[in-house]
Amino acid sequence: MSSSLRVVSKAGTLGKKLSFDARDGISAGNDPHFHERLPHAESRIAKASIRKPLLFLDDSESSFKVSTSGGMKKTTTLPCSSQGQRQQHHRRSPSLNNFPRFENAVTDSAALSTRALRQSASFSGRVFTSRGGRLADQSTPCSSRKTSRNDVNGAAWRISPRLELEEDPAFLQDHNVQVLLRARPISGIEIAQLGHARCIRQENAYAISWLGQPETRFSFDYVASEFVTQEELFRVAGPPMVENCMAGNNSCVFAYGQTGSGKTHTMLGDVGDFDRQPNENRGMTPRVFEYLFKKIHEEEVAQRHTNMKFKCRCSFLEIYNEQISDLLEPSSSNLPIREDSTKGIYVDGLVEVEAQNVRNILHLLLLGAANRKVAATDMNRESSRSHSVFTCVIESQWECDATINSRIGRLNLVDLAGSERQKSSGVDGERFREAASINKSLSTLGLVIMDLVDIANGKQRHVPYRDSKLTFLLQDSLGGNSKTTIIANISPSSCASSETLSTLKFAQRAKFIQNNAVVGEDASREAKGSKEHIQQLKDELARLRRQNNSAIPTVRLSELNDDLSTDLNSFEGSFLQFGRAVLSPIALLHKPEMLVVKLVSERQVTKRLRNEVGSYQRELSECRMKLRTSLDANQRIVSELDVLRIELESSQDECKKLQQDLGTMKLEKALEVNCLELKQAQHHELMFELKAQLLKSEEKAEQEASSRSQLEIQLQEATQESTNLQTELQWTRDSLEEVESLVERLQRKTPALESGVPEASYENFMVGQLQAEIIEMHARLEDEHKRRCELEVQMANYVKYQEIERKINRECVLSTDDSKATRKKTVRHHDAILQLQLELDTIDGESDAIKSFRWEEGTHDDEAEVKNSVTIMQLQLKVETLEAALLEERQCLAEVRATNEQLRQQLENPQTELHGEKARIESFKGGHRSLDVESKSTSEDGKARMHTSWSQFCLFTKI
Ligand SMILES: Nc1ncnc2c1ncn2[C@@H]1O[C@H](COP(=O)(O)OP(=O)(O)OP(=O)(O)O)[C@@H](O)[C@H]1O
Repeated sequence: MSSSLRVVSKAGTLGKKLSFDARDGISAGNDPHFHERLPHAESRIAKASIRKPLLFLDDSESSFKVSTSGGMKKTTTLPCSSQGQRQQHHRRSPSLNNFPRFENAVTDSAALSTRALRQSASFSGRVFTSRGGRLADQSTPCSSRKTSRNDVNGAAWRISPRLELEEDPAFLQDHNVQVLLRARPISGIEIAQLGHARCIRQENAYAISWLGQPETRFSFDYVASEFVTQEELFRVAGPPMVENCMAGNNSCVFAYGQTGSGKTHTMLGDVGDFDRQPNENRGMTPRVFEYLFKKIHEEEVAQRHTNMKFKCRCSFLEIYNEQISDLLEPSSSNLPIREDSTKGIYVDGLVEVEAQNVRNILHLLLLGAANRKVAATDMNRESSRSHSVFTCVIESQWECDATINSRIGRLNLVDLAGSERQKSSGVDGERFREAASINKSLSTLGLVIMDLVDIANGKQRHVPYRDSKLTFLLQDSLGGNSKTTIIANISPSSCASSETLSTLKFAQRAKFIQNNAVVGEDASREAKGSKEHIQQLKDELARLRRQNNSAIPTVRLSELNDDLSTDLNSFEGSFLQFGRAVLSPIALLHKPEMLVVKLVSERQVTKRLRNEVGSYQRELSECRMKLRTSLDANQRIVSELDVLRIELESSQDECKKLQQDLGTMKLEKALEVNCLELKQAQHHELMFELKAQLLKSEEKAEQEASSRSQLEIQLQEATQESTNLQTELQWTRDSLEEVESLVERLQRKTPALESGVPEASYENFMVGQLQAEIIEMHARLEDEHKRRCELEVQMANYVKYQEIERKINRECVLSTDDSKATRKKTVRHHDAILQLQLELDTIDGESDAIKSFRWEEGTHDDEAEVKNSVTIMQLQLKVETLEAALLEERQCLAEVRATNEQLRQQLENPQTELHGEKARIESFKGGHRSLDVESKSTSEDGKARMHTSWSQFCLFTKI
């Protein structure tokens, strides 16, 4: 007689059905060589949960024994016949249980060992595999190496030389949330930024250290390095989820991580052309469904007698900006979430498509993925901007005892949008709003997880599921009737150090959630069936007791009956699922004595062991509780401290930046102000100097003007004098005419006397002489008069030039050096004018002399005449000299004007600069004012921070 036993490991379900009976021992249903390889499987089966109770198997040949007892945890040490070693009882930590746990073939073991070695070596950058029992350093990249079977066998034995089969019914309750960490390879962009610098170091298959300040170690159920393939990851996380759903539970796998960390790669991957050749890089979702449909087929074949049938209904939705839309029906949008006592939480109006095979599912996946919102950010060229949830409802029906039974399990595969810092992901506008919405829903997810951890620690908490659509929809998966696997994706590059730390913390917190999975089976029907079955067993026992009343003492039998009833009651749930055939009432009926004896002996052993295990379990659970409480408390404190530290660091960074910015701004502004002030001072000085010079030159010009006016007056006087002289000359002429007429008369009256009066002829001669001289003098005086007129015109021009010069001087601001030259020229000019004045004075003096000359009536003064003519000649000469001097002065003036023009041009530049600087000061002041306004409008916190940073800055700069 044979039956089947499903051996389930914690994370890698063996899924192996072991056919057995009391004679043949244990063998694998589908694997004829399983029995002979069983001892070697020690290295592969790390830990398994046997969900079927009351199985007592013996394999004397291989000394292999699996014993379980109903509802109780039990670890049994098994000998390793091939190695001749006794294996010890060993209870691993929960995280260790997930590693290594691969099955089915020695090659699996080899692959596993190779991976284990790779992982343990990955952080040191070298790859080790075993050669002839020794670890050999390999310089070639591990991913490209093919490890031979012989190479790895030795390593496999050394790494996991124990076989443990541990019955652990509490496992599913304790570990309904499994957290896996996956690091992707460093991307090209990251290499371009910071090379191969890493922010994490993998310690082993379940622990990783973050290499920041302070270095922090995190442990998870499994840590997948970048060398772990899609297939290997699936084998760890996929099968338990699928089998859990097929058994009527809900399962949820979700990928979490910063944008570009590999969530979509993990969940969907590269499906490729599935019809031709499944792609190696296809992700969790395609593989889950391949496995699901394979298992469905196997189950339907195995349960043909119960007419078992499975149905899969699929839907695919996305949550974008807190709105749900159907990825299989893109026209629908903003679908509402509803809650129903029978249906649970569901999305109203979501299309559900029945899938018959993997191809159908892939078609739906690709259709939905094409409708998903993606956009390019700095971190990822094809960043998913929404959370996507692919749901498959697996419904199974079978007939048993003329009753139709059914189970419903729900499998959720969630690809979350990337958690990101808006700053680092380079998003703006629409992208910024998306990022804010993504971050809000992810932070709500974080809060929900925190509260669930608190609840798991016995605290009262209100879980804010409804704060975001994501958490509302995943309510059952996170806190209720579900087994959940969280795959936290990270980048190992130092570029993403802070994002990686936040993902590690999130994942660490999530590890402390506990769910309460409930099989989605028709409970009333099961309860009814169980009761009937138990009643049958009780009746059977009563009948047996009656039959054997004579052989066994009544008291003993009643004890046995009671014990058996208790046992049966305690194992009723498990019986319904797996063990009916094993302890069927028919078997009891056919061999009652043997069964009773066996039961009695086994009961004693069981009781003893149960007591032992019970006490151990109590101790263990107490210890676990204490440990968990303290770990949780520690974790919370550490998390809070980390959050606070990060906040502190970021605010310190901000403060420093602000200080630096402020300092730089202040310095720049101070420098600018100093420059401006300096320039202003220079300009003021220059202006002042120029003004002083201008005032001086004005004064001098005034003095010159007054002296010129004096000169003019003197000239006028001289002109007056010359007029007088002319009058006198006229008078002299008149006198001469009179004399001439007198002489004529004398000549006419006394021709006879001519010979006797020699004085008269002399007089005549003299008169003639005088007349000629007078005519000449007259001509000279006229010339002099002309020259005076010209001189006056020149003087008027000179005055005009002076006016112009004064004007120019008023308008222009002269530079110091140039103004000195101008001053020199002005002095020269002044000197020249003075000289002119002197010369004019001299002319005046001479005019006076001329003025004082008078012809006395009837007298002829030769000497005076000579003197006059000399004076007139001298005057003429001086006038000529004056003309030359005036010409020179004109040239000087022209030069001065040119210099002034240059100076004005030179002055215009600094004035424009000055205006520019003033404008800059004004804008700078405006900037200050706007800064003030900004700082006033910031939050109180911001104000306080700004105030602190300012005071720190003040302290720092000692202002
Ligand atoms: N384990 C891996 N091995 C190789 N390449 C990977 C791995 N994980 C991710 N990648 C690559 O990194 C890039 C970004 O990955 P992916 O798009 O999956 O990130 P994401 O987390 O989904 O980002 P987002 O949240 O922005 O959508 C892709 O080109 C992907 O092929």
